[in-house]
Amino acid sequence: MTATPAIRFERVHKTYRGAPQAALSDVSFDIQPGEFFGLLGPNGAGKTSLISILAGLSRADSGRVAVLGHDVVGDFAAARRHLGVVPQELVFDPFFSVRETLRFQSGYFGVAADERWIDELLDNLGLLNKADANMRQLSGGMKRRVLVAQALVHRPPVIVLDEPTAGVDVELRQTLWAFIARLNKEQGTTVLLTTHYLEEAEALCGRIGMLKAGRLVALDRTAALLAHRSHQVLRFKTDQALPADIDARVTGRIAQIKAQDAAEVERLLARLRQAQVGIEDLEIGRADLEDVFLEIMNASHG
Ligand SMILES: Nc1ncnc2c1ncn2[C@@H]1O[C@H](COP(=O)(O)OP(=O)(O)OP(=O)(O)O)[C@@H](O)[C@H]1O
Repeated sequence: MTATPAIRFERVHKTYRGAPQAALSDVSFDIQPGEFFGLLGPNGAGKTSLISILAGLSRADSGRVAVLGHDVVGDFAAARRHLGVVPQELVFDPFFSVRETLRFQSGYFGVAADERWIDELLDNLGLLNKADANMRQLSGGMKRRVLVAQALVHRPPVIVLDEPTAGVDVELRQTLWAFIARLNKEQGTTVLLTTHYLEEAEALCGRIGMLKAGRLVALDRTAALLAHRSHQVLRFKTDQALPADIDARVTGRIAQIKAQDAAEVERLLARLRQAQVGIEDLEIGRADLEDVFLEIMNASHG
C-alpha cells in the first residue's frame, strides 16, 4: 500500500536560538489517511514545536514535513488548505461575532463561506445560540468551541488538535470528541491529537507516538502498546501515608501500586495490613495507557 500519507514527518530537527538542546531531533513518522493518531509526551517534549512546523507557523532547521504530499514550506498554501489546526491558545478579534469569525476564516482560505456547514458546525459544537454573540462575551470554554469550528470551516481532510481539552468541562469534552470521532469515521478525516489526558488518547486513538526530549521514543498501535503491559495495578483510596518501602503513584486519596503477578498483589496487601493502612474501594486491574506511558518515559534516556 503506497497511498500518500496524510502527514509525513521526515528527519525533522529544530533547535531554538540560544536553547541548550534541540527541541526536535530526527523525528520521522507518517500518519495515514483516516487515522486517529495521538502524539503524547511530557511538558517540553516537543509536541507543540512539531505541530507549529506542520502548520507552517515555524520552520524546521532541517527535514521535511508534508500534508497529503504538499510540502509545508515549498507548497505552503496547499498544505495549509488541507489542514485544520485547533491551537492551544485562544486568540480572537473580540469585536467579531461567532458567525462573523467563521465567515472571516473561510475568506482566509479563499473559499466562500458555506452557511449550511457553518450552521452544522455551530449546532454540533453547541454554539447555535451564541452565533451572534461577540467573541468577547463568550466564556473560555465557548471560545474553545469556536476555535474548533474555525479550524473546520474549510472542511480540511486533516485536522490537528493541540491539547483541545485542557481546562474544559466534561460536557464540551464529550461534545467535541463525539463530533471529531464522527468526522473521522464517516468522512475519513485524519486526526492528529496531542493531549495530557491519557484516558482520552487510549479511548480515541488507533495509533500513538510518544516524544521525549525531542525524540520519538515509541510509535505503535494503541492496542499493541497496551499489550506490552507487563504488570497489574492495585488501586485504592486511603487517607493514610503509605509505608516508604511501597512504590506507589498517589493522586489525592487514590493510590496506585504496580504488581508483577498475583503473588505480589498478595504480598502488597499483607504489607498494607501490617502497616495498618486503611483502604477503601480496592480494585485490581490491568495497567492503563498512563502506566505504559510512564514505563516508556522512565525506560528511555533522553
Ligand atoms: N519559541 C521558543 N523559543 C525557545 N525555546 C522554545 C520555544 N518554544 C518551545 N521551546 C522549547 O522547546 C522545547 C519543546 O517545547 P514544546 O512547546 O514543543 O513542548 P510540548 O511537548 O508542546 O510541551 P507542553 O506539553 O508543555 O505543551 C522546550 O524545551 C521548550 O522550552
